Amino acid sequence: MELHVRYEGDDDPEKCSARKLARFDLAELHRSARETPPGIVLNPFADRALSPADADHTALVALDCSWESAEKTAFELQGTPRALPFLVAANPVNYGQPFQLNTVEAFAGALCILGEREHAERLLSKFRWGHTFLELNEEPLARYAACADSEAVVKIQEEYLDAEPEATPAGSDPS
Ligand SMILES: C[S@@+](CC[C@H](N)C(=O)[O-])C[C@H]1O[C@@H](n2cnc3c(N)ncnc32)[C@H](O)[C@@H]1O
Repeated sequence: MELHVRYEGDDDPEKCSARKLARFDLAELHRSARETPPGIVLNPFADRALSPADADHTALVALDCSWESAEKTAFELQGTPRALPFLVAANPVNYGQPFQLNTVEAFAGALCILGEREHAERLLSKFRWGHTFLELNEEPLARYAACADSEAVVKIQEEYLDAEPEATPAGSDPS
């Protein structure tokens, strides 16, 4: 699976996981939406959750920007938008937060759901806390990866949301 990043560059470059992936040739950064190739666009506002039914795609695309600038319109990139289901961040900035993953966590979670766990482990091995992401999310990732489609993923996600009522999928309307 190819990994592409629409790189906004408004977040702390020292902590930026996308820049680190690019340094190791594990992802390609693109400075504009036009230059970013199409693929599954990892978009927290998407109506549909990622599932193994999406595994026929050949590229994943993330938007690396600060969460402050991660508005709906910023995700208008070529391709197929998909939200990640309930997963918990392990990175030091957002540790323990559901849904607010950083770029490497979003790629790794997506790859696990799409059946490419080794690729996910390769990415996370570059981060001190990387293995913790897989440990924290081991059960949901295994269950999502065994689903047939997006509806089944969302059904499983509901179990985790019921156990953690404060957690709402990014972009969902709380009213
Ligand atoms: C907002 S950026 C923050 C990146 C951070 N600066 C870093 O160093 O990695 C994280 C990106 O990961 C993807 N992502 C994170 N959580 C997601 C979710 N719940 N659903 C879909 N994509 C998600 C999106 O592409 C999002 O824009």
